[in-house]
Amino acid sequence: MASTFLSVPLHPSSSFPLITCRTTTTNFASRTPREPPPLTSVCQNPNPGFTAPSSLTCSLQCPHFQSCSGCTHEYNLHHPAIVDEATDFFKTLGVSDFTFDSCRLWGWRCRAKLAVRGSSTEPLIGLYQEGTHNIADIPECKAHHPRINAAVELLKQGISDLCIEPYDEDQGTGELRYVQMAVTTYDTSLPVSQRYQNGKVQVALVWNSRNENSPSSEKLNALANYLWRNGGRRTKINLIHSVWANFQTSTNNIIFGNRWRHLIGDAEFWEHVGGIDVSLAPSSFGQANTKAFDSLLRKLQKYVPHGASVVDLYAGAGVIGLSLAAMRKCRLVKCVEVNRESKMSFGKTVERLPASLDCSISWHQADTSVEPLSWLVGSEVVVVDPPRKGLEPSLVDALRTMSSVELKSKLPERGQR
Ligand SMILES: C[S@@+](CC[C@H](N)C(=O)[O-])C[C@H]1O[C@@H](n2cnc3c(N)ncnc32)[C@H](O)[C@@H]1O
Repeated sequence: MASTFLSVPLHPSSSFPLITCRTTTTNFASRTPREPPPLTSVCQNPNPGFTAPSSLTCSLQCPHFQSCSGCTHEYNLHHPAIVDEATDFFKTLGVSDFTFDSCRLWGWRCRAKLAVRGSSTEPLIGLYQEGTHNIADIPECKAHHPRINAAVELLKQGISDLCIEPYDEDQGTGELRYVQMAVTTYDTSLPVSQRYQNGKVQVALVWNSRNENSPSSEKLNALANYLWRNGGRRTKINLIHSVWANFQTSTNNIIFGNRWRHLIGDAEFWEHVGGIDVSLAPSSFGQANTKAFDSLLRKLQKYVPHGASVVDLYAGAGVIGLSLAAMRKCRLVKCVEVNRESKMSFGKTVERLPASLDCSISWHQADTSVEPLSWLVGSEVVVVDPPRKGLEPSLVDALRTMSSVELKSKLPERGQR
């Protein structure tokens, strides 16, 4: 996961600070699925007498590290070298309280998009090897929430039992192209201490057909039913939250097509981060590291003055903006996002905000790089959380034009936060 937030109290004719936080590290028997191993985290001992972990105790110890492109750090997960670089960088901008919270070092990834290749008898589910189109099968991924690995194992079993053909990129043939697994850790029927480890997985199957009326749809439904029968609500493992289908026939690298169908299980998927309940449809962007995102949001909230007027650019389903709206009692929150699929989740999240909240909240489907100044005008705080490619030059220019000076004088003092 890479998250870049910029929280800028704006002031005409001044230069703005960039606050960047990046958090990475990165046999089902068909009818008796195996419980995933317990989550451990030897580097996160909160006891006061705790001695600093060595780089070896904080090593990834993942059998897939060499072949899989997912993680870039093997050692010193609790303190990657880039943290010092980032700390120094922010000092040069006058930001002296940059902190790094690694949160979980293993089992942190609650959302994964994985390619499905190989054959029905030997399916491979994982990520591309660096610079190739070969798939690294990663059944023991240490970054994944263990329930994702368990769901992948069940899916493989289903592929084999039902003779589902994984996608063949060269030929454009096969049925199952990708799978997105998203874990919700918010189950209020469980004590708080048990919720994370017992997360449930929303499975989105990317199917190689135009829609649900294609001849292969019977197999798609059979696979969804298989996952539900062997991992759904009524099973002991209670692993699968729901199953969705996405239909994609394009030969480009875009994972999802435009057509989505809910197949089985709960249609609504809720998580609790930044102090609010958030709804996330599989078609909307969701942060991969739920715990780190929560911690980041709580930190971000302290930088935003009460009653502020906020614009959240690259907003997805508006989680950052809405969390600020609720926790900082903002006067106005505008969320700007290009993917129209995110709007529905935004709407559901808004419905669960406190009724007493006196905030003008809106969501706009727009490309932030087109006339970006129009979004910035009237906002005291700008939040940006762009995709990995970063901010478009037109937005950078607009931010420079609008820029603020006195970050320090605008930000509340530590004790006041
Ligand atoms: C890293 S995600 C952040 C989403 C959201 N802030 C969150 O935390 O859930 C980046 C988002 O930017 C959106 N996006 C990408 N390019 C965009 C653009 N030019 N204008 C507006 N949104 C864009 C993507 O669809 C995606 O939802």
